[in-house]
Amino acid sequence: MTTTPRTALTIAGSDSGGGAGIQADLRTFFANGVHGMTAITAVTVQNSLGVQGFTEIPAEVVTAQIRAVASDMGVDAAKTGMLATAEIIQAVAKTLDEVHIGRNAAIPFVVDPVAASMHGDALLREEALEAIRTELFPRATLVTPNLDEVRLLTGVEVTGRESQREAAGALLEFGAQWVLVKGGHLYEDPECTDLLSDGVQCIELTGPRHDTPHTHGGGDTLASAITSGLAKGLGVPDAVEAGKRFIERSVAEAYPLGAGVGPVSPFWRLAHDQPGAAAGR
Ligand SMILES: Nc1ncnc2c1ncn2[C@@H]1O[C@H](COP(=O)(O)OP(=O)(O)O)[C@@H](O)[C@H]1O
Ligand SMILES: Cc1ncc(COP(=O)(O)O)c(N)n1
Repeated sequence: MTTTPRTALTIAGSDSGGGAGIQADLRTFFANGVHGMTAITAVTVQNSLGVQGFTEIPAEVVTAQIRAVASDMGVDAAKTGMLATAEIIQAVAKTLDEVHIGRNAAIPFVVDPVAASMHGDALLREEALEAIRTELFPRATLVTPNLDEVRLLTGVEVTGRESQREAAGALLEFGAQWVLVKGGHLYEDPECTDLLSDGVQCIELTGPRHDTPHTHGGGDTLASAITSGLAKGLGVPDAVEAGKRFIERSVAEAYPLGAGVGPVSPFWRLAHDQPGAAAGR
C-alpha cells in the first residue's frame, strides 16, 4: 500500500549551485522523509565563490504559489529563507494568515531570517529588515538567526554563552514563540552550541565543531530539518534537537565542490553505496 508523507513548504530563494536555499531545503525534506513544496521568492546566480546577482519573483506570484499548495495539498509545517524585499515579506505574512500557517494557527512556521550569504553578499534589501521583525517574527513558531543576523536584528554582539542568552531575550521581544541563537560563528569555541529559548526554558544544544571550510547551506539545512520534525508532529525542543543532530552529521560529511565553499551534505541519511555516485575529483 502506498503512504502519503507529511508535507513541508519552503518559501525561499533558488541557489543555482544547489547547496543552499530552496535546493538545500528540498534535499533535507527528502532525507527526512517529508514531501517538500516550494514558493520561490528569488532566483540567485550563485556558485561556490559567492552570489553574482539575483532577480526577485513578483510578490503576487509568491502569494499564488503558497495559495496553490496550501489549498490543494495541505501544509504540515512551513519555513522561510531568503525573502529579498519588504514587499515579498508583507505578501508572505498576509498569505500565511489566510491559509492558517503560523504560531497563532495550527501549522508550525519557522523563520530563518536570511540577510546575506556566507560570502557576505546581500540577499535581503536593507529596508526589508524591519519587515522581518514586524511582519514575520510575531507569526513565527521559531526563528533561527545566525550571529550576524542577531547583530543586525537586535544590535547584540554575541561573543559567548552569556551574550547568546541576552540575544535570545532581545529576539523574543519581537514576538516569536521560540528563538534558536545559532553558535556556528563562535569560531574560537571548540564546540558548536546553539541556544533555544521561549523565555521560560533555555536549552543549550551542544555538539562537536567539525574542522571543515565547507558549510554552505548549513543554516538552511538546519531550519529545514527542524521544519521536517515539526511537520511530523514533534514539539519544538524535540524537533530542534533532531535538527541539530541532523546538521551535525551533514557538516561532518560536507564535501568540496567548485573552487570556493562546498555544501553540507544530507546524503548520510541515504544509501552511501550508490554505484557511480562518487565523482572522483
Ligand atoms: N564547523 C561546524 N561543525 C559542526 N556544526 C556546525 C559547524 N558550523 C556550524 N555548525 C552548526 O550548523 C548550524 C548552522 O550554524 P551557523 O553557522 O551558526 O548558521 P548559518 O549557517 O546560518 O550561518 C548550527 O546548528 C551550528 O551549530
Ligand atoms: C538562495 C540562498 N538562500 C540562502 C543562502 C544562505 O546560505 P549560506 O549562508 O550558506 O550562503 C544562500 N546563499 N542562497
